[in-house]
Amino acid sequence: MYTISKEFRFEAAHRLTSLPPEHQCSRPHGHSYRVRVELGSEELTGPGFVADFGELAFFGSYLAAAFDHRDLNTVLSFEPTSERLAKYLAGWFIDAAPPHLDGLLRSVTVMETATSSATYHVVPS
Ligand SMILES: Nc1nc2c(c(=O)[nH]1)N=C([C@H](O)[C@H](O)COP(=O)(O)OP(=O)(O)OP(=O)(O)O)CN2
Ligand SMILES: [Zn+2]
Repeated sequence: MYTISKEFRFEAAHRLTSLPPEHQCSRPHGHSYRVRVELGSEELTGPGFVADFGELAFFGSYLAAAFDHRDLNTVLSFEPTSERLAKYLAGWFIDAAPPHLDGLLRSVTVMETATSSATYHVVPS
């Protein structure tokens, strides 16, 4: 199995409203979010690619348009934890990816800080 990954960034605000008020993350605050998508395949195409990194630009464009310099609590309909965001983004990627990338997504990782991340793993179909 070959895997490739590409990382994207956006800046956004959020707060975790389910947390008690004394928790620091219940207050509005911001992160320089990083999102890494991982694709995997047993076979290579073209010059020896799982997929051309450049073909993942659609995902970066979506992140920029949907989330950059926005309040995640207003643009998402769920509590914006890293875990929930990672699963949501995996679903979006699978729905929006061009046909030749179908079935290649393996995981999406959302990194809120330099040391904190959550990964949603896609079960290959
Ligand atoms: N499992 C999760 N735990 C926490 C999440 C999350 O999405 N999933 N989110 C938060 C907050 O959003 C917080 O902003 C990030 O948490 P944390 O890593 O604790 O942030 P710090 O800047 O305080 O990190 P340090 O490295 O300890 O300075 C909380 N938990
Ligand atoms: Zn946070």
